[in-house]
Amino acid sequence: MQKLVLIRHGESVWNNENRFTGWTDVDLSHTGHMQAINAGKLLAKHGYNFDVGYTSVLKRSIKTLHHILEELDHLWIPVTKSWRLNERFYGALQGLNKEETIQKYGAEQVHKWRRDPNELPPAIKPDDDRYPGKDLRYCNLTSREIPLTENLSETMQRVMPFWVETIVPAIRENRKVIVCAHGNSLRALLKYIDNLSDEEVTNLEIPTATPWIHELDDELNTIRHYYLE
Ligand SMILES: O=C(O)[C@@H](CO)OP(=O)(O)O
Repeated sequence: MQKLVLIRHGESVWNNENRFTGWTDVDLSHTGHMQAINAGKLLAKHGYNFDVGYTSVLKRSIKTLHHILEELDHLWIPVTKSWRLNERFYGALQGLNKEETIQKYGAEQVHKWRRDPNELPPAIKPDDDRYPGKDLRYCNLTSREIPLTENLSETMQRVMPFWVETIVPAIRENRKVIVCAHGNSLRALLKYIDNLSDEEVTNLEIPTATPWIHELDDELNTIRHYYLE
């Protein structure tokens, strides 16, 4: 039996301001930093340690993982950062306040944009300042890989290769793995590895900075999962 630890980043400044974030590289709020430190302390208390860590290329996740590894005195382990673990790209919604968007478009439409795995938020155009192609960290992506908007199914398509080609081989080599990512990239990952239905994934809400333990059998099927307390 292997234990895989998944964790969403701590509260970000835009989580706190209730704004759509996506690939915007927003920092952790003060609360977010404290949540991440506490998550590290909790993992330490339960005797967890890791051989390898994976995170996105967004600072709220990178810093959350850093805090956790610092609390475990494990800053030395290899950490791989990949755009494939980024939050879902929220298109033209990025930066907007969620409550104001509800007032403008209605609660039903906004709920669909947020949680229907097949609903696409409005897209940006490549000349938009939010276009990731203008950001150095994505310079090795093909134009097809750079999103203008994304639904959860598309997020799953880009998270999946990272799971299959990078994380699974590490688990098969018996390495102890922690993945620190985002609400929707983790939902996408879980949809794939636990074969969740659209309805199940729609109802799955992942709290910030709460270690989520997945016990896996030899075939990497989930035997059980639970949040660490
Ligand atoms: O804004 C975002 O990028 C995400 C996560 O904070 O929000 P939502 O819960 O709407 O998917």
